[in-house]
Amino acid sequence: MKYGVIGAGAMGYRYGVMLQENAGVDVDFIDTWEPNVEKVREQGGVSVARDHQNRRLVPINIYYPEEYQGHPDVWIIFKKQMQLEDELKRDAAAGLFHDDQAVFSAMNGMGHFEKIAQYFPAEKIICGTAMIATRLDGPANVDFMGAKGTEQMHIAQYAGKEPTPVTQKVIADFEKASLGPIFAADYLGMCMSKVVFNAVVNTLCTMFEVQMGQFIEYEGVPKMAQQLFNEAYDACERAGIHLIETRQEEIDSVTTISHEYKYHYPSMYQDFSKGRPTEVDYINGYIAKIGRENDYVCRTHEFVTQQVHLAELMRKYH
Ligand SMILES: NC(=O)C1=CN([C@@H]2O[C@H](COP(=O)(O)OP(=O)(O)OC[C@H]3O[C@@H](n4cnc5c(N)ncnc54)[C@H](OP(=O)(O)O)[C@@H]3O)[C@@H](O)[C@H]2O)C=CC1
Ligand SMILES: CC(C)(CO)C(=O)C(=O)O
Repeated sequence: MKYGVIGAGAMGYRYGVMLQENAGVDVDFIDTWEPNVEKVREQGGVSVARDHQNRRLVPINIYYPEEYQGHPDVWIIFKKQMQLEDELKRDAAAGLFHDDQAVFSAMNGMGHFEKIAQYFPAEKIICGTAMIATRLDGPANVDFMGAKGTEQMHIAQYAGKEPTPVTQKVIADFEKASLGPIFAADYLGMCMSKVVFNAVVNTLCTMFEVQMGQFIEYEGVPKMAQQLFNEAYDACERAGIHLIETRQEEIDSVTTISHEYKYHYPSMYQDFSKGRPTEVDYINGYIAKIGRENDYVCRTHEFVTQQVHLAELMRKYH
């Protein structure tokens, strides 16, 4: 199958390069960030390292939406939540989307699949979550975090519980690419399991401006995580959402994943440090919203959401 990656940022490059190199499939990249597209063209590809080692140049095909004439079988979308609406509008206006195409996304937070569903039928939408860490250190410059083979992700149908024939092919390609796909029957429980993880790790690392390996040095992290997970699980249970991991599994994974990706600045920090808005409203803010809708106040998530917004505003004094 042929893939088109929309959003040649950290994760877009990660999926596209691993598919191209390990699964041997055709991949085209679409991006709107000019310094990024121009840098790829100037240096002849994207510069890729793993855990700061073995930096090399990987030749890729990259296009602005308006230039693109190709017709991939599956789009892979990795934009930030705040960018998605405008991106989809621009891509649709450029004539990129066709009735026979499927679309996959493993963005963090919640709200993206509803936006994607304005352009694709529900049965063609493939949902994902990625416990895969990638740094975008500059235009056309990425660092894949974690040793080879540590990549883990989940995949589910937006509509229905069984993988469609296209999803089965996507899973096979992702397996060959070493992205570590696991099928989940319920997309909502799958996505919320990742949202609650990000609501701890991304948010706290961002507020203290640290890498995951530095964050996990503090012995109080499991207790802080437990408090945030308990609130999030209580809100989800009231909303009838059944997460695919238990509370204890989530608490334990904060420790194991933070050690595994010790050099990683979570994607929220990558925005924060570049003076961009963060995805906190789609992560902690989304958990708090589910709580309020179900007569349950997630006090810590509401507070933490405000703290991140305060920190965003205070950047102007630093
Ligand atoms: N990075 C990670 O490890 C992980 C990220 N995710 C999720 O995947 C989604 C995509 O994230 P990610 O790949 O990290 O996003 P990136 O920020 O790396 O890339 C997304 C887009 O942001 C713009 N951009 C990025 N950096 C800059 C910059 N310095 N200046 C101007 N524009 C910039 C570009 O688009 P444009 O020109 O349109 O602005 C780019 O295509 C998010 O939902 C994230 O939460 C999920 C798992 C892991
Ligand atoms: C890699 C991981 C899992 C870290 O929380 C992530 O989702 C991110 O950086 O956004």
